[in-house]
Amino acid sequence: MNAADHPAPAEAPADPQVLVIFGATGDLARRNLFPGLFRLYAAGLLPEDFRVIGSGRHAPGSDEEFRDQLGEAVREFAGEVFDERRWKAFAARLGFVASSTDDGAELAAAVDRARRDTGGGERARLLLYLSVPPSIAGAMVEMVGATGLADDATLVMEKPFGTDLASARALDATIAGVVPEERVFRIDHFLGLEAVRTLLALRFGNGIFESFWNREHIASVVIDVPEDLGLEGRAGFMESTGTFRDMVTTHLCQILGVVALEPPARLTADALRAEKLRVFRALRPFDPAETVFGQFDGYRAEEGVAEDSTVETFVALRARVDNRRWRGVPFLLRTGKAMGSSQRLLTVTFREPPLDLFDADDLDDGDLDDGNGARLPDALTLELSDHPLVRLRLAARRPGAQPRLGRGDFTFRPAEFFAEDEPLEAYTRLLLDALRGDQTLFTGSDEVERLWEVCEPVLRDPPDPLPYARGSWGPEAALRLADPHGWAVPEA
Ligand SMILES: NC(=O)C1=CN([C@@H]2O[C@H](COP(=O)(O)OP(=O)(O)OC[C@H]3O[C@@H](n4cnc5c(N)ncnc54)[C@H](OP(=O)(O)O)[C@@H]3O)[C@@H](O)[C@H]2O)C=CC1
Ligand SMILES: O=C1O[C@H](COP(=O)(O)O)[C@@H](O)[C@H](O)[C@H]1O
Repeated sequence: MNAADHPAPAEAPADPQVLVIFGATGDLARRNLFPGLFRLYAAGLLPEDFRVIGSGRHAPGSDEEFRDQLGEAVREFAGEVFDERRWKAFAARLGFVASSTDDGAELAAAVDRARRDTGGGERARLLLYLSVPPSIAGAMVEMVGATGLADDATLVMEKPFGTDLASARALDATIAGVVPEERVFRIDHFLGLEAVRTLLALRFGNGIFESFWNREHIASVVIDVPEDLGLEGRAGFMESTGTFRDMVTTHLCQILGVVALEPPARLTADALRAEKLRVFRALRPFDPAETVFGQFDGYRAEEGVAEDSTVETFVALRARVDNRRWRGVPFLLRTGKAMGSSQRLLTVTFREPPLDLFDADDLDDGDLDDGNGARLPDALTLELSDHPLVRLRLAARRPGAQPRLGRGDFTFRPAEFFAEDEPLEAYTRLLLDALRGDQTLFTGSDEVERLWEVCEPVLRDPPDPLPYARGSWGPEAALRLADPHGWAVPEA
């Protein structure tokens, strides 16, 4: 019997498993990684025998205290699956062992013990998850190499991967000397969102979408990820990383890659990653003249922020994919902290019909009117979430004597329609994929390096950040960047 409430379903990895989470006291571990592991456990998707070791330089007290702290976090973030009895059973397999970039001896001994405890010995698999600041990623990889921890381990690396092309190359070289590429999982949790699979299914599981997924029919693609949260205690991270490296070079570009890819021959890791790489090769290096940086009012007064900081907390830019499918179609990317709301929307706007038989007088009460007397174009919107909503906005004739057009929204939420199936939260899904050795939704070194090349002009010559009010949609200049159709949020 599995330690969870029900027998392990066929999908649970079978071999005993030891997981080491480096950065176990950090924000990501608390909010996503331990809750994600707990969700897998509750769903019977962890192997029967497993151990989890949290690691970092500073022990958060005794193992008991570590478990108590994590218990609070998992209760808060794992949602309805949390229950005390289950948590106690999970926590019994959990401990903390200190390590640092130059000392992993105690950890290596603890991993050996844990492998034996699972009963799997040599057969027990080992997964090392580096949830540490990017600045020490290379030194940590060297440490797990030197201690022998990496010898047969799967290595999961958090984003951002390096801080520019040179550092990403150096990190890749370090990793290649320690772990072969087929055991390296560069994580970007936006790729784990249920919405990404929804998009692949829409495009490749239906005849209709694929036939108009190109420059002939699509006028623009908007990837809009405003966040209402501010620094949340991560001032140090923001000051050293900035929003361009944190969000654009990673999450937003990866979503762009999925939207723009050519149909792969099969939905396998190799085929999908190869197609995404082809998109990134066709992606024109970003132009600083078409990039707007912003900094929210009051940022410099935040604790841990330099008084004269020029770090950007907001980015909007126009990207272009120079290939046969997309030439001339703007890809608009926007994200920022302390904005009007937290949403993640992909909006694909379609071209006008060649001959429009309806004029402005036929539009109903403004709901199809773009505010300038023109008709809002048709658009497909996808919420980039784990419970995505798909919406197709069309013009529809209103019943009655008058020839009036109204806005017709066709909406579909797979998780409601297929109510008996529960979507997996992004980190939960990606942890499971890594345990199973499935690299489909992880990024390859060549993708990451190409993206740094694309970002290089903006990194070399960053625009001055323009001020914007908290709770707004960013600097005025960024609003104009998205003309004529505008950003997805808040209008969508
Ligand atoms: N937080 C988030 O929302 C997200 C974060 N990420 C990525 O996850 C990673 C971790 O981020 P986050 O959890 O926010 O960061 P935090 O600063 O909250 O935590 C970092 C962790 O790393 C440990 N650490 C720091 N320096 C060292 C060192 N020299 N040697 C060993 N351990 C060290 C710290 O523990 P100690 O000081 O005890 O060593 C701490 O546990 C980053 O790469 C980030 O980009 C990705 C997606 C979302
Ligand atoms: O990687 C990151 O992502 C979060 C946004 O993702 P979410 O799933 O936590 O909403 C972002 O806030 C953070 O700055 C960034 O490091």
